[in-house]
Amino acid sequence: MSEQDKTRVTVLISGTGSNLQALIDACGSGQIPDAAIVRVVSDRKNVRGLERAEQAGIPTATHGILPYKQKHPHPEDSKKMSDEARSAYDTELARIVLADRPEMVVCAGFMRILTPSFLGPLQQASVPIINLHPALHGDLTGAGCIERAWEEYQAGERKSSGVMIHHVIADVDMGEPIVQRVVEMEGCSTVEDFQQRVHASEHPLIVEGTTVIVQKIRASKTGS
Ligand SMILES: Nc1nc2c(c(=O)[nH]1)N[C@@H](CN(C=O)c1ccc(C(=O)N[C@@H](CCC(=O)O)C(=O)O)cc1)CN2
Ligand SMILES: NCC(=O)N[C@@H]1O[C@H](COP(=O)([O-])[O-])[C@@H](O)[C@H]1O
Repeated sequence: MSEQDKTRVTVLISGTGSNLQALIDACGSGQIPDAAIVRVVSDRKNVRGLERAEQAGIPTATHGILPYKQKHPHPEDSKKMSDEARSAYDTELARIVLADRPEMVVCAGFMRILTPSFLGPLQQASVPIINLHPALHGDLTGAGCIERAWEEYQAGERKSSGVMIHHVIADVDMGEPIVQRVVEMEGCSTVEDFQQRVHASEHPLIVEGTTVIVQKIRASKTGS
């Protein structure tokens, strides 16, 4: 199949990109059938994930938040993004992403809350967005879930957590799950042990979840 006939995937990252690498490898090997990553977009520059994309010959873009925080300062806390800054940032992010005509977007460690200024244009273009989250649906949400799960394990309040791939909606980490897996915590001595277990589950799961959506897109295109 020629590159232009493959399902076009854009990946959003913020850091190391080990999950991005799993997607790059799976698209390259055909484990994710007939799909190609058309661009990797990071909200942070000089991150390892951008190097991984460049090494794979995948176009990249860096879309930083600083100009938006400077132009639309938060009224109380300069460290936070104002609503205006978030909206302007997301409007431009949508333009950058849609310029490549992706058929789906994968958030692979993308550490920004996406507002309707991004979600709206993507929905209008019928481009589904999925996200990798290091917790089970309806359990922990937001940033820092691995650490919070560990604290609760230490307090005897839980024996397991999990990882899920889910649809992205405005309500953070509450979108319909596509695939999820329990990660047992028994036997972990440190949060690093647990973090390694989580990461070991994430890489096959993000490939599995992306494959589900790629196959749905292809089925809708072929009417099968
Ligand atoms: N509208 C949605 N946006 C995002 C979702 C989602 O389900 N709906 N998933 C997240 C990914 N994510 C957890 O999986 C997540 C990432 C980041 C944050 C967060 O609080 N970010 C802070 C900034 C943190 C930083 O600068 O380091 C923020 O945006 O203010 C929450 C959840 C992707 N987005
Ligand atoms: N709430 C989102 C979140 O916490 N995502 C986490 O970001 C990491 C990205 O790693 P990577 O850059 O090596 O793929 C992953 O561990 C993922 O669980």
